[in-house]
Amino acid sequence: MTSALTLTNVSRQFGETYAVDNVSLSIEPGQFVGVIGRSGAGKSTMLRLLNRLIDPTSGSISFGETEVTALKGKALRQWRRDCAMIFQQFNLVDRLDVLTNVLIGRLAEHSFLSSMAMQFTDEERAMAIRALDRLDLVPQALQRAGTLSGGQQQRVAIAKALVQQPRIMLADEPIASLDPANATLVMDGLKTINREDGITVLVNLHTLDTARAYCDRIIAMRQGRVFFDGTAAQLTDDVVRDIYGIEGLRDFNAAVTSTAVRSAVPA
Ligand SMILES: Nc1ncnc2c1ncn2[C@@H]1O[C@H](COP(=O)(O)OP(=O)(O)OP(=O)(O)O)[C@@H](O)[C@H]1O
Repeated sequence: MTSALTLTNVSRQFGETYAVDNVSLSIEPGQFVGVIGRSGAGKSTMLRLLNRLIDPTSGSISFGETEVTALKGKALRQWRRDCAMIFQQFNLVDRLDVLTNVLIGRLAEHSFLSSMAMQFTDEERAMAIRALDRLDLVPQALQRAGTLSGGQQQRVAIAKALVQQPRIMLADEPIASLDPANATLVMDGLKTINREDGITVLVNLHTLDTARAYCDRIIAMRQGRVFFDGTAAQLTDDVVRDIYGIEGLRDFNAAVTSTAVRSAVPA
């Protein structure tokens, strides 16, 4: 089933601050969407609203016929499985091996007792190995996660998200702490999954070059609002200046110089 993810007049306030301010947009299945904007623009809050880590103050989020904002209990847990989340800090258990970390992505499917015992089926192990293989990590399967490079750990996090069999993958600044070579591998991994599995990807990015190279659609946020929504080609220098402001553009250029992913996406 193909369903669009739709936000209608979604706002989220923290005290006096509108972190997300009256956002309406629709994301078609299979899109690779980059969310950009200055620090504090509301990018993380928007992603967290989508998988219901936090609730909107007002407005509605739907996925096809499902009213996401109304989900409770089992249906909410199912939504969180449909909507996998990847964080900048990887969120792995350092002392456990890579394979077990990936299998943790299956725990939501288990009863309380079998999840406590970390009992996985052969089929789940095969699924985890396949996910690692897609991210070129089979040789590291039995290595402790904490001994891997940052880029490898982020690819393990993607494999862990993949075994959840999600329909949407949300990535909150997944490459912000990686060097350019590792950032490229992580973005390539997300792009492959998007293309081959048709999983919708929404990724918050600090580097404009990366957004331009990988995303079908770029959404720029400014002070909680959608300031720009279009293709990389439509994102002109003037629009970029307006998104980041003169002061922000200076910071932004410094960040680009130190961490940009410059390679183009393979055809
Ligand atoms: N839990 C919270 N409590 C209070 N204020 C918050 C909370 N989360 C976010 N905010 C505020 O909401 C605004 C948007 O924050 P958000 O983290 O979504 O921005 P961002 O664009 O992701 O920034 P960054 O790129 O620095 O991660 C900021 O002003 C922030 O201080």
